[in-house]
This record gives sequence, C-alpha cells and structure tokens, in this order.
Amino acid sequence: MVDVDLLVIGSGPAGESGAVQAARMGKRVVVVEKEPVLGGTAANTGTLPSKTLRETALYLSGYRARGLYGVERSLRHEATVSDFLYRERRVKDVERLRIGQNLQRHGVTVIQGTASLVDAHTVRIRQEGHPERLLTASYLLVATGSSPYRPPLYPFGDDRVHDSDEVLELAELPHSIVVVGAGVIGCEYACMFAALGIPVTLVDGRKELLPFLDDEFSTLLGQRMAALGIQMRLGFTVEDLQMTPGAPLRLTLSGGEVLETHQVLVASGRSANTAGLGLEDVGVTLGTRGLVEVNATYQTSQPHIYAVGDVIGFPALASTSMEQARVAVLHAFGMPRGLSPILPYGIYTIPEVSMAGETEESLRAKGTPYVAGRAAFATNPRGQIIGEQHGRLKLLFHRESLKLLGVHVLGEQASELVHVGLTALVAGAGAQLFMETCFNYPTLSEAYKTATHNALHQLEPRDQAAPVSTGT
Ligand SMILES: Cc1cc2nc3c(=O)[nH]c(=O)nc-3n(C[C@H](O)[C@H](O)[C@H](O)COP(=O)(O)OP(=O)(O)OC[C@H]3O[C@@H](n4cnc5c(N)ncnc54)[C@H](O)[C@@H]3O)c2cc1C
Ligand SMILES: NC(=O)c1ccc[n+]([C@@H]2O[C@H](COP(=O)([O-])OP(=O)(O)OC[C@H]3O[C@@H](n4cnc5c(N)ncnc54)[C@H](O)[C@@H]3O)[C@@H](O)[C@H]2O)c1
Repeated sequence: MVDVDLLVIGSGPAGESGAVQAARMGKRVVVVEKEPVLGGTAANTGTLPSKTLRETALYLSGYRARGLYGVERSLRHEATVSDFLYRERRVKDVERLRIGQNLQRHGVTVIQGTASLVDAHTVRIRQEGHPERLLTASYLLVATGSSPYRPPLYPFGDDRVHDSDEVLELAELPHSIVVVGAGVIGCEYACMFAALGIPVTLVDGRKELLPFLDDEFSTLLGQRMAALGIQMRLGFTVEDLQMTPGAPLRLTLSGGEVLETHQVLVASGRSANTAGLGLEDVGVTLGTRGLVEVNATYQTSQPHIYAVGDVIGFPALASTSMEQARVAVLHAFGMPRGLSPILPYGIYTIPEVSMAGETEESLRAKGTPYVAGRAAFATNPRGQIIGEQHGRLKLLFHRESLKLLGVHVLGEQASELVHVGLTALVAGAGAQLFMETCFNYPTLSEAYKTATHNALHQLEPRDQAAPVSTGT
C-alpha cells in the first residue's frame, strides 16, 4: 500500500496545476517544495515579478503618456530601486498566498523539503533541522522547473554581473547595462531598463530578433526597441569580459567592438532542475542541459513517472506548463486528453507582441495559399484615444476556405487581444466569424473586423491581379 496516489515535486505553475487536477479527481496528493515559498519561477523570480516590473517601468517613465495631450512627459530619473520593486513584492506575496490557499482548499498536503528519488516509487524528503522522510506514491509528477544557465565567462559573484534571478535584487538602478541574450527574457528586461531611461545594449549571437515570430513582427519589434533607445548588437557574441575595480566593465564582442557598461545581465538560456533528483538512477532518461525526455502524454521512460513544465524544455512557459500538468494527470488517472494544438505566445516587451498559429513564413514553407489582413491601431478609434501609434494586428486566412490560420498582434494589450484570434483558431472559425460578430466600440478588438475587411478586400475581383499582400 503506497502513502499517496500522486507525489508532485515542485510548486510552480506545473506542480500546482497537476496537484489540483489530481485532487479534483479524488486522489491523495502531496506536493514537495524545497523553497520556503510556493510558486516557483513564475511567482517568485520570473513571470510575475518581471511583468510587474514592466508595469512599474511604464508608470515611472510616463511611457504610456508620451505623445498624449500634446506634452512629452520627461522620464523620472529619480526612480529608486525601492520604487521599482515595491509592487513586485506585493504581487509576489499575494500570488504565494493564493497558491497555498488553492492547494489547501483542494486537500493537497504541502511538505517543505528537497525531494529526491530513492527508487521508482519512493521519494526522500530532506529539510534542514528536520528528520528525513520517505514517501511512496503510485505516480510521480516531476515539475522542478529550470534555472538560469550561467556561462563560465561571467563571474556571477560580482555585484555588477547578474542572471535573471539576481536582477530582482539590484541594489541600485544601473547607469547603463548590457543584456547578453536577446531571447524573451533578454528582450523583456532590455525594454524595461530602456523605458526607465537607462542606456541598454542588447547582444545576441543570432541575427534575427525572436526568430519564432512572424518576420514582419520581429522586424517591427526591433524597430520599436531601437526607437526606445536600445542599441542592438545582433549576430555578435561576447568574447571577453574585463573587470577593473572602479572602472566600467569592458565586453569585447566578436568582431572586436568593445562595450563599456556599469552592469551586465546574462540571459542566454536556462537549464533543467534535475541535478540531485536521482532520476537517472531509477531509469529516467535525461537529455541536454538536464532536460527530462517525455512522450506525448508526458510520461518519462518510467511510465508512472511524469514530467512537465520547464524541466522538459520547449516551450517552457507558465501557461503551457499548467496545461501539460493537467494533461499528464488526466492521463495517469485514466482520462486521457490532448494538449491544445495551438498555443499562444505573449511577449511583454515594450511594446507587447503576441501570436498564435501560423506565421507567413511557416505557411509559405508548407505551400499553403493564404491572404493576410492588417489593421493599424493608429487608425483604430480606441488606438487614437490611447495614443497607440505603432500597434498592428495581422490575421492570416486560408486563401480559399477563409479559415483563420494565424494571428499576430503588436502593441498595447497584445497578449490580451490575441485571445480573440486564439479562440477562433481553436474553434476552427474564419473570416465569417469576425464579419458577423458585433464588437464593442471603440475598442482595439474591433481591429479584428478591420483586418478581416482588409483581407477580403484583397480577394475582391478588381484586385485579383494584385499579389497577395506579404509586406507591411
Ligand atoms: C524572467 C522570466 C520571465 C518569464 N515570463 C513568462 C511569461 O510572461 N509568461 C509565461 O508563460 N512564462 C514566463 N516565464 C516562464 C515561466 O516562469 C516558467 O515557464 C514556469 O515558471 C515553469 O513552471 P514550472 O512549474 O515548470 O517550474 P518553476 O516555476 O520553476 O517551479 C519549479 C519548482 O520546483 C521546486 N523544486 C526544484 N527542485 C526541487 C526538489 N528537488 N525538491 C522540491 N522542490 C523542488 C523549485 O523550488 C520551484 O519552486 C518566465 C520566466 C522567466 C525566468
Ligand atoms: N513572455 C514569456 O512568455 C517569457 C518571458 C521570459 C521567459 N520566458 C521563457 O523563459 C525561457 C528562457 O528564456 P531565455 O530568454 O533565457 O532563453 P532563450 O533560449 O529563449 O534565449 C537565449 C538567447 O541567448 C542567446 N545566446 C545564447 N548564448 C549566447 C552568447 N554566448 N552570446 C550571445 N547570445 C547568446 C540565444 O541566441 C538566444 O537568443 C524561454 O523558454 C522563454 O519562453 C517566457
């Protein structure tokens, strides 16, 4: 007889979601969390803190008020780290409390301690000052997340060199910063610092910015980030770092350019938190950077051990981690369901970018005939009111069936607006849905109708000779 039906390792979005799903199915569930606080990267060092800091940066800089009312509000250079972190702490506290209450309400037992596997069904829990505990479980859900990858070039003990966890503990706002890695984390932090008026240089070995985005939106985002003052160094890596006390840091890029800066943020990827878990010893296969290998139902090479969230790698989002956990637990307890085939991306740069479904590039690669409809927020009444001059919605429809294939948004509320298109994509709907839906007026959402008109207009007989629009 085992102690519990499901033992979950980790209380991030994946662990919480999996535990609650199993508890709702009447299972006995334990969550083991090594930190004294619940919520993992999402609540404590990643998603929510960074999104709260973004809002704070927008507020302190007066960014949203720029260009409105005929005045150009100047940046508040006197913003302190304490101003900057105040709301971040409050949001974190509320989220930790919410998670604890959610688990308690569902009868999930939370044990603080570091978990490792003794055998395929037994977990050892260690907590300093407490006797070791062993628990047996029918199923295990590994949801231990990931940590910033620390390239050996950077001395992370120095208070001028940070990873994305440490950047939340800044003693003062940097006078200048180089961000190494223009992935989602690097781009989001680069925008926040730039909005606060801090000189930012963003370095990435890749030439394209966020290459999973539709090209048009990647280019547009790059233009807006440059307009925010970010110096882009795409296609370059950092070859050397010189640190002299009392002098700026000197980073030598491939190509020879030397960047001088007060601080460095390294955001060049993450590694799975699997060290010391003992997974390999019980026959679970690990891949690069410690990632756990799983099948479509999130089973590892030991079928009763599931792994979900950042610990399995791409797409490594809070949103997808929760869904993977739900799907894994349903599978374990005999109610198999698939993960939604279309997953959204919300990128909280300044401006926000969000997408779901196909890009123009992926459609061209598949040879799928399509038509792109666009709507500019600058000519949308709500966009006018809020001073949104650069935002854009693009809808990609199948050229013959007019089924929606992709949705791309840049600008204010992009990560919210995308859900109208995402819902249509999941429902298999198309142009007709947007034509026949009455949208609130004035709203940015109304851009769905405008973009649909724009697409249909291109298919009208008088335009048939014109090529399908692919430009901006
Ligand atoms: C700066 C930043 C911004 C981000 N922004 C977004 C965003 O806007 N949107 C989005 O969807 N995603 C975002 N993400 C990604 C998101 O945070 C992660 O995808 C998500 O947190 C993964 O959830 P998880 O439950 O798999 O892991 P985590 O949230 O990392 O949780 C894992 C938990 O397991 C615990 N643990 C680890 N090992 C053990 C052990 N041996 N025993 C017991 N407990 C253990 C850890 O302490 C931790 O609490 C961001 C990430 C970062 C770093
Ligand atoms: N809004 C969101 O959804 C959100 C926000 C933040 C993070 N996340 C998730 O967190 C995860 C990690 O993000 P990340 O940005 O750390 O990793 P990433 O892998 O997405 O990006 C790392 C970047 O660093 C670059 N790089 C690597 N080594 C380099 C070097 N030596 N020199 C220069 N550039 C180098 C890579 O080319 C890449 O562009 C991602 O999976 C992401 O989805 C999501």
